[in-house]
Amino acid sequence: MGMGEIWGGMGSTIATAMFLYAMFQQYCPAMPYQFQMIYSRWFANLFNPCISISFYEYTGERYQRNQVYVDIETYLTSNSSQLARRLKADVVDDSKDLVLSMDDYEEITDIYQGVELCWASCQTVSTNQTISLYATDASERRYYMVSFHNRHRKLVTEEYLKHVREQGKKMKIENRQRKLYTNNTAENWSGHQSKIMWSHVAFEHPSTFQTLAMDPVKKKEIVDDLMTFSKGKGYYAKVGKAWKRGYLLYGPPGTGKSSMVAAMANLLDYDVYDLELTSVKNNNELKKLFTEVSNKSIIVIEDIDCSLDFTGQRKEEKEEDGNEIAKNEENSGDDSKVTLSGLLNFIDGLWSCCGEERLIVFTTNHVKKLDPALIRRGRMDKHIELSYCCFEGFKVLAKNYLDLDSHPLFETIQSLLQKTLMTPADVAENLTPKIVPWDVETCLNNLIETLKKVKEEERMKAEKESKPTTKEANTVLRKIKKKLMSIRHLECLDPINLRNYMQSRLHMSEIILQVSVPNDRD
Ligand SMILES: Nc1ncnc2c1ncn2[C@@H]1O[C@H](COP(=O)(O)OP(=O)(O)OP(=O)(O)O)[C@@H](O)[C@H]1O
Ligand SMILES: [Mg+2]
Repeated sequence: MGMGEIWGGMGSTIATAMFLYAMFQQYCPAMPYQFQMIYSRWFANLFNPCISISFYEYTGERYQRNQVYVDIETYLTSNSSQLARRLKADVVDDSKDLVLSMDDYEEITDIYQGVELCWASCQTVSTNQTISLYATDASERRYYMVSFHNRHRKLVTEEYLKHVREQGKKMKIENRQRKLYTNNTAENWSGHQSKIMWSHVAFEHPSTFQTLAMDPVKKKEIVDDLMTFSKGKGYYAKVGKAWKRGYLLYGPPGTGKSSMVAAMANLLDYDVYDLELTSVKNNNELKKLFTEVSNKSIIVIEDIDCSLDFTGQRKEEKEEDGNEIAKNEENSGDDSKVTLSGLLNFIDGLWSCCGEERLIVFTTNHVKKLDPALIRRGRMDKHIELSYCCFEGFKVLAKNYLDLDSHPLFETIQSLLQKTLMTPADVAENLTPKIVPWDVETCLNNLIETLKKVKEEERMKAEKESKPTTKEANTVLRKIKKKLMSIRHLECLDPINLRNYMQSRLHMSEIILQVSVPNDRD
């Protein structure tokens, strides 16, 4: 049937209906108002059985985007790039790729369970000239409108819209550009908006657990622990604990603590909040910062021992009196400082449960300096030591840097690594090619040479430390002379007895005795 015939048929149907409606009204003028309404709706439905629902970008007084609108936008973005003919491209804050979405006043048709749904991207433009404080111009209100046949009303309202939102949320997480945040000083906050409290850049650190050089058994244990945590929503709710976990990473500089934080974020697909405690003035500011941290994130405090006064001095104070820390903080009258109790409150106090699925990571080079209260289990649930490079770690680095699984020189490197302390950072640096073109032998030999040099330096250092200096030897000699003067019965001791006597009484080493005790009594 051609279009002309369809329009012709529809025209005669409309004319008949209008005629019937006019007759009906003429002969039944006294029909109650409700009946009139029902019949007029019936007539309207007969010719326009279409229902439409609108979803506005901003609703009421809210200055945040309507979440339903955002979900629909994400859902339509994936469909519209294939179906719409007019698209607009944008770099969206949260997305890692360029986002293509339907242009204004464009329409696409989505199909769900065989039902056609027509989506349109619309705008109302008000003629009122208003000045808006909100993120969007109040005179332009954007919205999406979905239209469908009345007979699918139930399917759409009960199933389809739910499906759209779920898919939109899922796509958003998949396309999300993860971020690395750092806290701003309070002077730069304005209106307590999270965007001002934390600045961010895109988080694109390449470190993963595959590229981390460490003992493979330990590595697997950490990965298992993290995966169990990320799937533990139900478990944490059941045991009545906030869904968070603390990690303490400690070890010498260059052993991979920061690299591990990045690997954790990449494994779990979390954002990273690098909290610089020295720019937080007091506990109140800290509270505000914590409450603005999003879920699925890692809060990391690097070099916690250098951050604030959480270290040895406090430890001693606490050891003398269990309540000392709280007392000191209360009495100091100085509310312009972040205190240990303030920090602990966010780690496992009442405030720790605002937000979920969060890791709190502390890194330090000096674990012994830290206050035990800060790192006890339950606060820092897992303590991970990152140490000098072992042979297994070297193999990971050889694979990363030289794409090498094995080589005859590996054996030499293995035996040298057993006797030498070298950080993964130093091993990595020695493996890095320095000239073009490069070859693996040169890189491995570089490492071997450096390892030998370090080993020799360590040997010389140890030797030097074991020998007393001239000054030390003279001091000891003076002490011995003084002691000898006071020993009355010295004459009756032969040299061997004298040596034993001095060893037991003076606790002096064999070397010193050799220096200071003559072979004969003269
Ligand atoms: N375990 C490791 N596995 C792989 N690479 C490592 C490892 N440790 C260090 N590196 C390399 O050395 C560099 C420095 O490492 P990283 O910053 O993670 O050390 P760190 O322990 O955090 O040091 P610091 O205590 O000084 O902060 C990294 O960029 C990485 O290339
Ligand atoms: Mg570091």
